[in-house]
Amino acid sequence: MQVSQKDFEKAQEQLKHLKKDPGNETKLKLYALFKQATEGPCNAPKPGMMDFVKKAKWDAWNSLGNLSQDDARQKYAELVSSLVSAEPAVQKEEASPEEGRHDGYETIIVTTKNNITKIMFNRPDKKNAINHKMYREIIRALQEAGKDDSTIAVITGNGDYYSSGNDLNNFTNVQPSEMKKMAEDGAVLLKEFVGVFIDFPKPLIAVVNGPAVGIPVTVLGLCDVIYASDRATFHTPFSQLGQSPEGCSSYLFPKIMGFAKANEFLLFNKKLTAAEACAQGLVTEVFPDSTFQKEVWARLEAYANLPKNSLAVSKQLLRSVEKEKLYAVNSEECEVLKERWLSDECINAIVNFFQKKAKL
Ligand SMILES: CCCCCC/C=C/C(=O)SCCNC(=O)CCNC(=O)[C@H](O)C(C)(C)COP(=O)(O)OP(=O)(O)OC[C@H]1O[C@@H](n2cnc3c(N)ncnc32)[C@H](O)[C@@H]1OP(=O)(O)O
Repeated sequence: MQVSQKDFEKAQEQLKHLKKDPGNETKLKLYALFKQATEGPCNAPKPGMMDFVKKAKWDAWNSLGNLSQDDARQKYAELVSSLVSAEPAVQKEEASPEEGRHDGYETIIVTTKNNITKIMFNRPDKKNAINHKMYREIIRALQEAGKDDSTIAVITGNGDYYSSGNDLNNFTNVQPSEMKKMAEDGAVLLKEFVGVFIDFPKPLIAVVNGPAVGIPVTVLGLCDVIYASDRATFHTPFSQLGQSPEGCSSYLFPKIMGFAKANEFLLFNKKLTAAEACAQGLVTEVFPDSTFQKEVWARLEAYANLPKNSLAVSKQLLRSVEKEKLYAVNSEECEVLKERWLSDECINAIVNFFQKKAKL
């Protein structure tokens, strides 16, 4: 059944009013079908490898080969109509702002209640991947939590993931001439981010509600208590990303887990279950997911009623011996990563991630 130009234009209009983001893969499919329908087979020059977004779009269009414009128009209209029918029938009521919620954050939700400041990663559609804005918001939230009248601070994730770590888009849309600056700026931001964990003056509790990847795992060594749901997993895929450890994990994880286990984790990308992470000392306790939030928050509220200053000075005693060492390790890890981010090993790994995403 041929799709008229009018129906094709109607589909384009409907697309503009979609409420739910269809995701990168679908957007690439729509882009490719639109180009094929309006311009025919891909006739653009192939972008450079470094220009990940343009390359992914070119690949998507080029992969349609000689699909006719009429067929492309029809597939486009069918895809849009499937997205429209998948839209939520009624837009969910905006959740009423949580009691004690702090304004001025977009990628995290910060609340202070019952002497607890909770920092919740809030990019669930992206598995709480940490983009530059989120690094800066977490830094600010921790700096403020360190000075507010809470007794303890908690970090957790919204949705099914704790966090999938560094947002790999942080490396995209970078012109070749800007790569060195990207790496330098990234190292400065990372050093500040890890530094705020090193310096945090109150008990910092990680409530690991789901899978955790990369930097949210490595900074667990700088947290004081780590409670995990039994559906959480812990993964530091640094070598497969052509990168290297951060978060002071290159120093703390061998101390926590022993070299043999830390090497398997940090060098060879071994993913740990919550039970394994607990057995290796990275996690304090694991709870059944069905009762995780209830059990953990009951404990945290009890902890938050303890004498605030006693907790702060005791944490200081526990951490001060290593502080200078941690600053030095953080600096060294950031220096090494600056070089890693410019390496072919890392660039190829990031390109592969996005090319896998772009496969039609
Ligand atoms: C200032 C710089 C500081 C750098 C510090 C150094 C830090 C290092 C690290 O943290 S290394 C670890 C980096 N993280 C990853 O490599 C994980 C990448 N993501 C994945 O492998 C997968 O997404 C997954 C296994 C986490 C989840 O897979 P799945 O369940 O199949 O979900 P999707 O892949 O469909 O994810 C949904 C949606 O989210 C996007 N997304 C998820 N994680 C990331 C990420 N880390 N970076 C960018 N985007 C991510 C994914 O692309 C999907 O988006 P879409 O719906 O397609 O638009």
